[in-house]
Amino acid sequence: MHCALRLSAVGRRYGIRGPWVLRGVDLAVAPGTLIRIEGANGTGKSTLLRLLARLDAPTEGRVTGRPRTAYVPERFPAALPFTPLGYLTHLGTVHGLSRATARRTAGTWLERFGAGGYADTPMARLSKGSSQKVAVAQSLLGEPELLVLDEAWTGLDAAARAELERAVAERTAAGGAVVFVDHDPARLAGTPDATYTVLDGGLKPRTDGGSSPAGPLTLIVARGPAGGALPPDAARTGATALETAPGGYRLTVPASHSDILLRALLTARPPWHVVRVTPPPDRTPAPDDLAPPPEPGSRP
Ligand SMILES: Nc1ncnc2c1ncn2[C@@H]1O[C@H](COP(=O)(O)OP(=O)(O)OP(=O)(O)O)[C@@H](O)[C@H]1O
Repeated sequence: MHCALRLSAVGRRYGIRGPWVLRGVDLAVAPGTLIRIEGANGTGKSTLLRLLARLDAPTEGRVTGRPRTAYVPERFPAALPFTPLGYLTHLGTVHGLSRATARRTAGTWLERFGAGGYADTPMARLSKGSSQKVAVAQSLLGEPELLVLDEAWTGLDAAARAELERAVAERTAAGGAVVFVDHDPARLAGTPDATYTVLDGGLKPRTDGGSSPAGPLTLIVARGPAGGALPPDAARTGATALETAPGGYRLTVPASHSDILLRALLTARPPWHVVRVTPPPDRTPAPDDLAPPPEPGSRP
């Protein structure tokens, strides 16, 4: 497997005689994967994320791979002597964007998170939640290959929380890897490719699919060219894909990711025909929903 980043026999302790926080940790982070890290308070989740973001070095073991990485820390230093727009524009130029493009991209991310109204307010005057919007916007500016989120949803309002879930889905659909910690067990429910619990200094993979069932699923019926394979971004984003006729698919996707999958279908070349979208009621699609799609030309 090609890995964006790999931890091999990694250990970390603070101070020469400090207790080991992590020891013998092996973790491969492949492109396009979403990984959730869980664990009780103080077990070493943030320590692990800082190692993944390469902001900290292991005491022993090796970290290999150098994906372009962005990180949202548990505590964002909000009182920076900038405005959000000025700060993000500056970061955009650090990522190699021209000043004009950096400013436009910064503005777009601030708008997406509902922070456009205070783009020019000094950051020291922003509320905690507003600062957090700047923190998440800064991580997404450079389209990172690895995005590391440490409780990044904390303090965001509902719209911004949903927007961050969408942004995560966009990153993984584009082939980026995302590793996150969040106290809400329903966060991105059903979508992580792997969930690990930090326990006794090690990483224990969860084999029950995570802490929540698949979450509400949207059903999408789509048709592409006969014999055509699903566009890669759509295949990556969908929870299930059933080919019911040549080029005819019934896809299920976590509701938070449905617009990503639709975009992947509609922007494919040639574009796919979306026959039907059934948002989740309060249940996931039943087996009956997975009957063959209508023949071309018949009414959906
Ligand atoms: N810079 C540091 N210096 C000394 N000890 C540290 C440092 N950072 C973390 N620790 C210690 O390492 C242990 C793990 O801390 P860490 O913040 O990684 O855990 P966590 O699982 O993220 O905790 P929480 O859920 O409370 O955020 C704790 O005992 C903590 O006190």
